[in-house]
Amino acid sequence: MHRLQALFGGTFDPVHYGHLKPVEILANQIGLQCVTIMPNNVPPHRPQPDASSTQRKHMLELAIADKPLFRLDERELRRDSPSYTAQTLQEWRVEQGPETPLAFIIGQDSLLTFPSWHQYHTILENSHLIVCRRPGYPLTMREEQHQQWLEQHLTYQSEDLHSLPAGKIYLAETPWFDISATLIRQRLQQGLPCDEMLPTAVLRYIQQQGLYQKSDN
Ligand SMILES: Nc1ncnc2c1ncn2[C@@H]1O[C@H](COP(=O)(O)OP(=O)(O)OP(=O)(O)O)[C@@H](O)[C@H]1O
Ligand SMILES: O=C(O)c1ccc[n+]([C@@H]2O[C@H](COP(=O)([O-])O)[C@@H](O)[C@H]2O)c1
Repeated sequence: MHRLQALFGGTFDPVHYGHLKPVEILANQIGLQCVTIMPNNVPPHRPQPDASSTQRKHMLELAIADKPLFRLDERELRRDSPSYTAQTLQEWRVEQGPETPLAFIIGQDSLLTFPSWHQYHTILENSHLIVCRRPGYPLTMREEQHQQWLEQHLTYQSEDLHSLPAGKIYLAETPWFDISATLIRQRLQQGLPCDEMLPTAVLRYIQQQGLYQKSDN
């Protein structure tokens, strides 16, 4: 039997505990031995991040240095075109072969926008979606047709993620972490502490690099 491979994509500007903790808990809950973190280079759906790709990658390296669960994948950083998940998962599927179970991990907010993603249908042809809870976002889709699409693919059995190669959406029962990169950037600009929100090594790097600096006004 092929082992379930999980990919966790993001902008990570910067990486924080709202990324790391739900995924660590998820890994325990459903039996993931490794999670591949994949920073994007050109986010398809939002302005270019404040930190450079190199800085975001370095912050991830610092964040996972003492966490053997995670490894880093730089494939999207090597592409200068928009980092479309559909394209990335197509490549990943070719590499892993047709039978290996693959999953893409997202937060609840990403599920809500998912039907607007580039070629979103093909994403489920190549992988499962695992959705971590996030406070402040509903677990139902805004449009009826998208809700129907969600229900067609939902599974409540985590074993499906291991036994099928792709096509299921699993709403994981991970705890809420009320942290966002936007909040961290805002708090740092205002000179407010963020120690509880992200690893110390990442915070130190942010300060060394002068990222997300306090504004003078
Ligand atoms: N607190 C959180 N709980 C659960 N999932 C999260 C949380 N923060 C981010 N995620 C998920 O992690 C992935 C990467 O998120 P991203 O790098 O955009 O972080 P973010 O905090 O949402 O950033 P920003 O505030 O800049 O939009 C997305 O799928 C997102 O839904
Ligand atoms: O492919 C798309 O159209 C697409 C649209 C929105 C988000 N994504 C990917 O979803 C992941 C989470 O996005 P974000 O903005 O919350 O960091 C990240 O890997 C993005 O590149 C992908």
